Amino acid sequence: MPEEKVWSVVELLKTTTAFFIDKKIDEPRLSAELLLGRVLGLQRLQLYLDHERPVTPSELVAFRAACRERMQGRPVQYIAGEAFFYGYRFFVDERVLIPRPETELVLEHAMERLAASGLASAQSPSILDIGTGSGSIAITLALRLPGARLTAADVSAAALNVARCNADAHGVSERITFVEADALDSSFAEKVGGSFDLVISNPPYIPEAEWATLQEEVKRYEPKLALVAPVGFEYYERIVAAAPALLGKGGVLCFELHADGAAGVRALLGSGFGGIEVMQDYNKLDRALSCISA
Ligand SMILES: C[S@@+](CC[C@H](N)C(=O)[O-])C[C@H]1O[C@@H](n2cnc3c(N)ncnc32)[C@H](O)[C@@H]1O
Repeated sequence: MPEEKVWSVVELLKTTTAFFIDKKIDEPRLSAELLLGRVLGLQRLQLYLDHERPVTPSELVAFRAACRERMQGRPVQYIAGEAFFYGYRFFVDERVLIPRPETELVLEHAMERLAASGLASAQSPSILDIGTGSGSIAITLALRLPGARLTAADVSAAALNVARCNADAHGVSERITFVEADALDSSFAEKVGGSFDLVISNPPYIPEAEWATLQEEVKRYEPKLALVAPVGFEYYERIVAAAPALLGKGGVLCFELHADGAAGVRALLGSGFGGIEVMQDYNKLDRALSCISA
């Protein structure tokens, strides 16, 4: 019987990337790297440092199974069980939205506004993350702002379990309080407590009418609860209404926006807020809106 070829890491990455390109799989190179890294227990950088490493037959079997899942459309981050946000690794599965690169810009914008706010507590701020999902925003803020205390709220108990597990992995659990609470409910402010120096949220903002237009992978695998609001503005409306109870004077409110959302959110703010800023993403689309509580 002919012996099966022994693949090296670099050969397998090259061949699999070409195969994914041919099959029109999104993020072909990243998919190959994350899946092989997962199977070999190596970080992506280590794959390149150890590129001549032979892949054993049992590793090859596991890698091929992961590739088949990818071919069926399951997002690579769910197959690999990890996503990277602001350079940090987060465990993810179908209970949570996969953190997006645009959200890194929102987080950065929020940190800049907080630093510029002149709040005496800006070095050790209290922060509320509404709709925390995997915990990517809250945990990254805890890592970037070592003096910060955070509250991370989500209506999904399943998502909160993922967020807690990520907070443990990053060693920031003692500084984050996780709260199961519904941001659309009038008891929300009471449940999460206040007042905060920064309230940040990447809420569900895709109007139900747009759901059908989303990528098939997103619709099949990511939680609809994390993405869709019936009209699109419900979460902004409720969070802005609760803001007086959530934010101290001079506190910063920062939202991720739908690309068409800036004017609508601005209109909700009224006279209770000043210093409104809208920031665009890599594609020159409005992505973050921040303002200061008057
Ligand atoms: C767009 S995802 C954001 C996840 C994460 N913060 C991120 O940026 O990757 C929105 C999150 O809001 C949560 N959510 C949905 N409805 C909610 C509600 N009524 N109250 C609180 N959280 C809610 C979802 O479970 C989901 O985790």
